Amino acid sequence: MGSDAESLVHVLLVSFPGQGHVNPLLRLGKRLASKGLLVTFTTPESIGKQMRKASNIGDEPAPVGDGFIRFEFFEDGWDEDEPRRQDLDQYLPQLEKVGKVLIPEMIRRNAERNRPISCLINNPFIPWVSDVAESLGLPSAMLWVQSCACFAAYYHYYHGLVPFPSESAMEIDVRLPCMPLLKHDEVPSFLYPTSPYPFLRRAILGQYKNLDKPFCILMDTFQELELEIIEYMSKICPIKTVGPLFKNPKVPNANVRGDFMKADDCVGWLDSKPAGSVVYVSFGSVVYLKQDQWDEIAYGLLNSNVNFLWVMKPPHKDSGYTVLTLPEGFLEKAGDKGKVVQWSPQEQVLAHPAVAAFVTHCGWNSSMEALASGMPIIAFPQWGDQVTDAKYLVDVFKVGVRMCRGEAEDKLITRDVVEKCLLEATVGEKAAEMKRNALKWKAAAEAAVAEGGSSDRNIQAFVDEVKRRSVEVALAKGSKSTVVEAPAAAREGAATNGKVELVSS
Ligand SMILES: O=c1ccn([C@@H]2O[C@H](COP(=O)(O)OP(=O)(O)O)[C@@H](O)[C@H]2O)c(=O)[nH]1
Ligand SMILES: O=C(/C=C/c1ccccc1)O[C@@H]1O[C@H](CO)[C@@H](O)[C@H](O)[C@H]1O
Repeated sequence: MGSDAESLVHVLLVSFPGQGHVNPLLRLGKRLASKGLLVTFTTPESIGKQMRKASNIGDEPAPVGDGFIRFEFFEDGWDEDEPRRQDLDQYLPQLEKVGKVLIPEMIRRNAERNRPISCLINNPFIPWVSDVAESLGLPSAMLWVQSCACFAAYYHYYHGLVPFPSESAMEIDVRLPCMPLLKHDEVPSFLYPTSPYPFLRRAILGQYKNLDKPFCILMDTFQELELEIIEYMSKICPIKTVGPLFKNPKVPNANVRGDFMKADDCVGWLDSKPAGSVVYVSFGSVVYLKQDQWDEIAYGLLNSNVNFLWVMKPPHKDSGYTVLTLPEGFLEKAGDKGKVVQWSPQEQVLAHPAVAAFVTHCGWNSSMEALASGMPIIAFPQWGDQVTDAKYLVDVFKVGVRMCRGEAEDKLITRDVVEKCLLEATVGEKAAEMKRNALKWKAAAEAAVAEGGSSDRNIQAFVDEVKRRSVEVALAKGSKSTVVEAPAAAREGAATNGKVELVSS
C-alpha cells in the first residue's frame, strides 16, 4: 500500500451482511475517506465474494477525495454453501463467535503492516463490535441505519419508558415524546409480541444494551427531516446525524459500490419514456411477497395503464421462498409499457426524470433515497422499521399514499386498490402536492450534505474527534509513528503544518 494511505488515521467499518446495512455503512466509509481518513470496510467473505463479482472492488485501496477506502473480508467459519446463513437465529451467534476472534486478528495484522486502526464503526445487528473495540482499548461508534423515530421507539421499549403492545394488550397505541401517536401496527414490528422475527428484536435490543460503549451514534437521517425527535434523543444519547449518506455532493469515486447483484440495464429504457410517466416498483433486498399478492400487483399495474419498471429479485436458494412468477401473458400484455428486472441501479432510477412514483416496502435506505430524490412514494411496508417509515412518509413527510399496513395485517391488497393508489400518486392534485413536498425534502437533503450543512458539519466534527482520539490511542499504546491531520484543538502548540508526529517509544 502506498505510504500516502499509511500516513492517514485508519478506521475499521464492520458491517452486518445485509444489503440495507452494507449500503449505508459503505457510503459513510466513502464520506469519511473523502475527508482524509483511511477506511477499511469489512463484512463476511460470503458477501465479499458477491460484492467483488457485482461491484468494482479491487485489491488496492481506492482513492476517495483526500483519503482511501479498501476492503478486507473475513471468513464466518461456515462452508460456502451452508444453508444456515439464511437463518439469523443461528447465523447471528455464529458471526459473533467468529467475529470476536477474527476482527481483533485483522486489527493486529493492520498494525503490523503500518496502518494501526484507531476506531471501529459498526451497524446494528452486530453490537458485539463495540465489545471488541473496548477489549482492545479502541474507541467505537455505531451507524444507526434506520430513522431517528425508530431509534427512539426501540430506546423507549428497551428502558420500559412507555407501554407498548403486549400479549395482554395487543392493540394499544404508543405515545412517544416528540413523535406522532403510533397506532399499534405502526410501531417497529420486531417489537410486537407476535413478531415472527424475535432474533431481530434480540439483535437490535443488544445494541441498546451496549449503547454506553460507542462514543458517537451516527445516523443516516438529517436534522431538518426529524428535527424534534433528533433534538430530544440527542439530549439522551451522543447522536450525530450524517444523512442522507447516499447524497454525496462531491460524488467521490462512484465506482466503489456494495451491490450484492449486478444491476440490470434499465436506464436506456427509462430514457425512452416521457417525463413523469413511469412507476418504479421494488421491495428492497429481503422482503418477499406471496404469489397471490404478486399477481394482484401485476394486474393493478396493467389495469392502471402506467408505464412501470418492476424489480423481481430471485430468492436466495436457501431462503425457503418459492420463485415468484408473473401471470400468464403478463409481459406480452404490458409490451413496451413495462420492464421487469432482477436488480436495478436504484439511485439512478430514482433520479431519472421519467420516474413519477415509487412503490416501496419503505426500508429506511429506500425511504431516504426517495425523499432525497424528490420522489413521491406508494407505501407497501411489511415488517420491522418499514411500518413506522410508512407512517412518517405518508402522514408526517406527506410524500406518499399508503397501499398496505404491513405483514401482520395478513390482508391481500387487491388489484383495484393497487390501481387506485398508483393513479392517486401519479395524476391529479394530490399527486402534485406530494411531488411539491418531495421536492422540498430533496432541497433540504441537499442542503444538509452540502459544505457547511447540518450533516456535513457533523461528519467533519466526527472526523476531527476520531483524529483527536487516534492521538490518545497511539499515546496509550506507545505505537509506531503515526502522522495525523490534527484537529484544531490538538494543533495548538503542536508541530508545524497542522500535523502531529507521534513516534514510537
Ligand atoms: O433493485 C434494487 C433494490 C434495492 N436496491 C438498494 O438496496 C438497498 C435496500 O435497502 P432498504 O433499506 O431500502 O431495504 P432492505 O433491502 O434492507 O429491506 C437500497 O440502498 C436500494 O437502493 C438497489 O440498488 N436495487
Ligand atoms: O437487512 C435487513 C434484514 C435482513 C434479514 C432479515 C431476515 C433474515 C435475513 C436477513 O433488514 C433491513 O434493514 C434495513 C436497515 O435496518 C431496514 O431499513 C429494512 O427495512 C430492513 O429490511
